Amino acid sequence: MAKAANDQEFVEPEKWKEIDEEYWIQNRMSKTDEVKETVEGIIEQVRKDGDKALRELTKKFDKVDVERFAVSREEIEAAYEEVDQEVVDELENAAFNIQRFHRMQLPPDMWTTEVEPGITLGVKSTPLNRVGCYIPGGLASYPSTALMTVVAAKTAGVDEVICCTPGQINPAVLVALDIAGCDEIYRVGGAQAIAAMALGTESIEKVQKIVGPGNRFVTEAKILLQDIVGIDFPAGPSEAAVLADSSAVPEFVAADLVAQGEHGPSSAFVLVTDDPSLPDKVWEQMMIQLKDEPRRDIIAQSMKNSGYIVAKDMELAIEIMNGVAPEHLCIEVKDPMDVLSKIRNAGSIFVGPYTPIAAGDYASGTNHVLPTSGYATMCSGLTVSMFRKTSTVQMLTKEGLAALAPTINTLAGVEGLHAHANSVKIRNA
Ligand SMILES: NC(=O)c1ccc[n+]([C@@H]2O[C@H](COP(=O)([O-])OP(=O)(O)OC[C@H]3O[C@@H](n4cnc5c(N)ncnc54)[C@H](O)[C@@H]3O)[C@@H](O)[C@H]2O)c1
Ligand SMILES: N[C@H](CO)Cc1c[nH]c[nH+]1
Ligand SMILES: [Zn+2]
Repeated sequence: MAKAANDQEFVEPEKWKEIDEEYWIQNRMSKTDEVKETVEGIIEQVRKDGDKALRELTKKFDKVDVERFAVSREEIEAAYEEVDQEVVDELENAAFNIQRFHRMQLPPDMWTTEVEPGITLGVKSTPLNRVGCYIPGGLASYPSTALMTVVAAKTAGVDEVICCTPGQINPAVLVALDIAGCDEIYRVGGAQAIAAMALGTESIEKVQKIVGPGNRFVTEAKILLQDIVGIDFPAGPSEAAVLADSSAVPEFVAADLVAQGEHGPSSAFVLVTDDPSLPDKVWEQMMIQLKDEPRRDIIAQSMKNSGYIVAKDMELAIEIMNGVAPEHLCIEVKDPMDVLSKIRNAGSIFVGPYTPIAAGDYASGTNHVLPTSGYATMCSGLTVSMFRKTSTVQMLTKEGLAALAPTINTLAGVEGLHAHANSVKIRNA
């Protein structure tokens, strides 16, 4: 047994296991009725008692007495005093990069085109008015998530962006929210924060849409409340997957897997490879790296949800990875562009040995709020378009309407909707 950086004895976790796609999917999709029941109870409490419920639940789960949920300007100014200038500078750099990439995604406010004489069609794009961002804060604090959610929303043009985050808010989170341009900040977390933003309370005015990641309680609350509020997608416990062949560097593979494992005990990671010797090499590296990891106990817990899959060739490995549909996918193979072209399901893709997941987590400018638990089969990560909605636009001349009249008349007749047909006839087109 070796000594760890924090001087506590390092006990090697149980060796990682060979799993299959089915194991991964079952493990990631598994939900307990207990979480659902707890969250249903929290939502009802907030619906009934508003701020009073938020106070009680915050005391119960976060062990904090909150008198006023809204964070004041003075508290934000005080947070700047507590945060190193280097941190402020790097938060600004990260915000710049996120804004740069998200600006590229902005659609025009409107486009129109004459598809045939007298028939002009188009799309008008409008930002939402009021959006709520959830910034997790249980087992770690996330200034980077404050940037990811708020910069994306503000770049999209949302007028009012509010944020909820639990407990004693880390000053770096307050600074990040301020740099990002957040309009209102509330100290409340968990399912109760989601319920407050969806239903509204005395202190928190309700929003049109809630975005942002969180633990199982937060994610369940978003799912349960989506009949009354828009949500982005389920963004739960972090996941990493690496698709590697014999050219991969085991140290790098191990580092990316272990990094996402440190988010929380429900995180998970998987290596899919066509090289049967790689899992042992990666395990060896993980054990070396774990010795110096302050959060290695959490990583050891994540390890229980994790494993490796050996496929007979790269084509099968790719197919398996598409079934895994991970939040983050690293491609570490000889011909990464060929593999990239065959990937259908992944939240964010990191191509080549010098593209660690941490680059997307913090700095490159892509958004780190991503679908987990297999939702990458049907959802995208956070984009500017999620903060906007579109209206289609059409403009016809008399001649344009005349060209469409036979189609309208016939189809209205088939449906027995005479008044529809009449609205064309009356125009003498
Ligand atoms: N997918 C993504 O894009 C993404 C990005 C960043 C972080 N994450 C994930 O977000 C998660 C953050 O989780 P966290 O726990 O650190 O913070 P969190 O803010 O999501 O959850 C903390 C809150 O959970 C509630 N809670 C805790 N135990 C509870 C219980 N027994 N019953 C009811 N409510 C309870 C409390 O109200 C607490 O305020 C991690 O799993 C991390 O991997 C995901
Ligand atoms: N990897 C997380 C998304 O699953 C995002 C994050 C924030 N800080 C570090 N990482
Ligand atoms: Zn991360």
